[in-house]
Amino acid sequence: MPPISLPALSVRDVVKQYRDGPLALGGVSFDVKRGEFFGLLGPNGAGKTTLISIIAGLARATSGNVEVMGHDVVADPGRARMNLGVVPQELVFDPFFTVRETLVFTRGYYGLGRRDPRCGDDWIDEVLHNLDLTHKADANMRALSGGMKRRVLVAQALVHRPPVIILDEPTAGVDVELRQTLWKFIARLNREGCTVILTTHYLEEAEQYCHRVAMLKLGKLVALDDTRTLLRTESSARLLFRLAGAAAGQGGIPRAAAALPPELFAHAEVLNDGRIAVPAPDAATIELVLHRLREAGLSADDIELRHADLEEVFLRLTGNGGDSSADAAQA
Ligand SMILES: Nc1ncnc2c1ncn2[C@@H]1O[C@H](COP(=O)(O)OP(=O)(O)OP(=O)(O)O)[C@@H](O)[C@H]1O
Repeated sequence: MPPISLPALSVRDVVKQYRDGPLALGGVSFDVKRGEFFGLLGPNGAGKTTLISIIAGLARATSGNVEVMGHDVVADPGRARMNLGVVPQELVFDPFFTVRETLVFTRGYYGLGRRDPRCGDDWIDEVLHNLDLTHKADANMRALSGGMKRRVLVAQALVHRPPVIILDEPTAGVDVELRQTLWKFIARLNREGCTVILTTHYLEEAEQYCHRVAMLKLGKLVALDDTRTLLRTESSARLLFRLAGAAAGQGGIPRAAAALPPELFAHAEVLNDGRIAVPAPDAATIELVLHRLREAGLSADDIELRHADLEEVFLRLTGNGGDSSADAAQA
């Protein structure tokens, strides 16, 4: 029999009811495959941090199970923790240690010595180098800038060389240089087999890096799919075109409106560049639009089929137009 490949992370029917608080997770289930780059997205209050805390063993689920590399986070917390590195949102550190001391101390927390092949001094040096921290190795934590402290937080999560990494909004408020350094390193670790789970309010980062994306809303999964599939959800595609010749400009728009099926034009939009965008859920609709325009004596230029970006899909699925995550995504 072929060996059964357990998922890197298994979340099964997880419910979290805070005492005197909301139902933060209302029965969430999904698996993250080994080696995946997985996005966990959702507007503020969706339950992402609650779920990460449960995965990290920092909070208890009211019911349900979580396993990291096959180890139950409640029944076998030591092994589960050993297989997991979490980069938290908040900067917490001991101001009296240097950067290197901080990392050595964290390594000790996992019961690992200097010569452990997974995370000896060589690995600490490699992590420092890849996060551009080598020149700060002997600096005191309290003397570091916010961006440098964030790098140390990432280094701490990697110090025991875990096969699964969770990054909880790692780039919130950090500069472009750190983002690039961080993504280069994380992408490399992922190429080398590390499973990466990312929450971010920068949806273009999720779009660029995540193989699959789960979207949470009010403690429920509202989407779980390949990023490409989500982006190519047929109903989200739009046909963009410009009216050519005499019909170009505002005067042509009523003529296009008269030519096109009313249910399509009801969802049409005139873009800043003057092009008209209409929903294009399938090839037949595209043909119909072009055919009707021709019939009305109109010709179309600058034709483009545009699929939604992750931000549009996110807003459609989470229905959270005023949410700050969407604001951040637009920034
Ligand atoms: N310790 C707590 N006690 C009571 N309620 C809590 C606690 N922590 C979170 N909540 C509530 O649980 C819900 C989910 O919150 P959570 O922080 O997990 O969401 P989130 O998706 O991480 O949001 P954000 O993007 O703002 O970080 C929210 O309604 C929140 O107010």
